[in-house]
Amino acid sequence: MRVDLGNALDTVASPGIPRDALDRLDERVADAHERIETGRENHEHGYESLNLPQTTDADEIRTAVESFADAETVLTVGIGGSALGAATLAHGLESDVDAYFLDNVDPEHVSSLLDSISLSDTAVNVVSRSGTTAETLANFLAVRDAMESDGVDWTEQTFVTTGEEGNLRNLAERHDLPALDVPDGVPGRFSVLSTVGLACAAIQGHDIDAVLSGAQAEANRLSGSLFDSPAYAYGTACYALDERGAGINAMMPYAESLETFAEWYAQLWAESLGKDGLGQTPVRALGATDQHSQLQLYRAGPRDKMVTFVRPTEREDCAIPETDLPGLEYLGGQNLGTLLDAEFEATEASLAESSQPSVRLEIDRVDEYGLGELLYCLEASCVLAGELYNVETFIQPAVEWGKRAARGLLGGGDFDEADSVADKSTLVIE
Ligand SMILES: O=P(O)(O)OC[C@H]1O[C@H](O)[C@H](O)[C@@H](O)[C@@H]1O
Repeated sequence: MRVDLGNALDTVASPGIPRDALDRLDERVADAHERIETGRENHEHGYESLNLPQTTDADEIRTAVESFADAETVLTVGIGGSALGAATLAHGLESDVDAYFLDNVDPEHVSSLLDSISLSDTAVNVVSRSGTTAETLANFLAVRDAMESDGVDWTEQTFVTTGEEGNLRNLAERHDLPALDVPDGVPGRFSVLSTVGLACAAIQGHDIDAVLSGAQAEANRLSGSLFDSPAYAYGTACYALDERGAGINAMMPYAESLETFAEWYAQLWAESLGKDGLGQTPVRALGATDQHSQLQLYRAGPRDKMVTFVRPTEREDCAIPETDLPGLEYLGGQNLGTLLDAEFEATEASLAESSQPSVRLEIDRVDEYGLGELLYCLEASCVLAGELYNVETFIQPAVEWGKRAARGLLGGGDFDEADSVADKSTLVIE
C-alpha cells in the first residue's frame, strides 16, 4: 500500500509539517523502530500484536469452525476490540453467509435482531478477551435464551474465543464448547489478525491466509526510516500534525465497504493514544456521503484537524446509463466508480486549496489482501505514534474505570468508582 503525505506538508497546509521536521523526526522513528523490534522479539504485551501475521495459525482457526460450514448466518457477540475487527472484515468483503454483530446492549436492537434471524441456521461466536465484559455476557445470555425458546440446541451452535480464564472460559469448559484462545500479549483493539478477528471471516468463507499475507507484506516494510515504511510515515505525520494543532483526525474512506473500518480505526486511535492529555480525536466519515454533511467544516472550520483519506484504486464498477435528460448528459455513459474517484480528487483538492491538511492511504482493492495491508499498517502506525507521544499504547485505564463503575452500580461488586455516580452534579432545565 501507499501513503501520500504531500498535502500534509507546510507548503500546502496550515497546520502543516515542514519537510526538514520530517527529517528530524526520522531520527526518532529509528529509535522507536528499535524499541518496537525489541518488544516484538521479546513478545512484550502489545508489541506482540505486530507478530500476528507470523504467529496466527490459519489452519487452527479453520479447523475450529469447520463444524459450522453449513451455517447461513454467523452472529458475533462481543464489543470493542472483540467485535470491530471481525466486523471490519465482514463488512469489507462479500459473502453468502450473513454476519451480524451484537455489541451494544440496547434492548430494542437485541430483540429485533434475534427475532429477525433464523437461529437454527446461525453459528454464534462469543468473543471476550477478559471473559468478563458485562455487555457481551448479558447479550450471550439473551442469545442463548432465544435459541432455547426456538428449540435450538445452543451448545451445538456456539463457540467461544477468549483468554485462559474468566466466565466465558468456564462456560466453554462446562458445556464442552469449541474454544479458540485469544493470543497472549494482544490487546483487543490489536487482535483483528488473530483468532478474534478471523474466525468469523473463516465461517464466511474468506481467504484468511490472504488477509495474513497482506499484513505480512506491511510488516516486512517496517524499517528504521519513515521514508521506507508507509505505516511509520502515516504514524509520524499524524503525530507531527497533532503537535502543530491538528488534534482531530477524520478518517474518511472512499468505499462504502470500509465504513466499519473507520469505527475500528477510531477505537485503535482513541484507546491507544488518548492518554496523559495527549492523543488525536478520531472522527468517522465516509466519502462521498459525508462531503455533503461534514466537508463544509473540514474546509472552512477551525484549523484543528486533518483528514485521512483511504482509497482503493480498483473496484468493481457500475455503469451510469446514458440519458437524454437535459443537464445530465455528462453523467450518462460514465461509471459510478469514475464519479466516486472524481469526488475524491475534488475533495482532496478542496482541502488543499484551503490549506487544510490531509493524508492519502491507498490500497489496490478492498479484498482480503488489501484489508490485511490496511489493518496492519494502521496498527503499526499507532504503535509508532505511541512511541513518539511516549504514552502507554496498550492499556486503557480510563475505560476500565467506567466498566468498574457500571459493575458496581449493578451490584456486581464493591467498586469505589460507582460512588462517583452519586456525586455527579446536575443542572436540569425542563
Ligand atoms: O474482549 P473483552 O475483554 O470483552 O473487552 C472488550 C473491550 O472492553 C473494553 O471496552 C476495552 O477498553 C476494550 O479495549 C476491549 O476491546
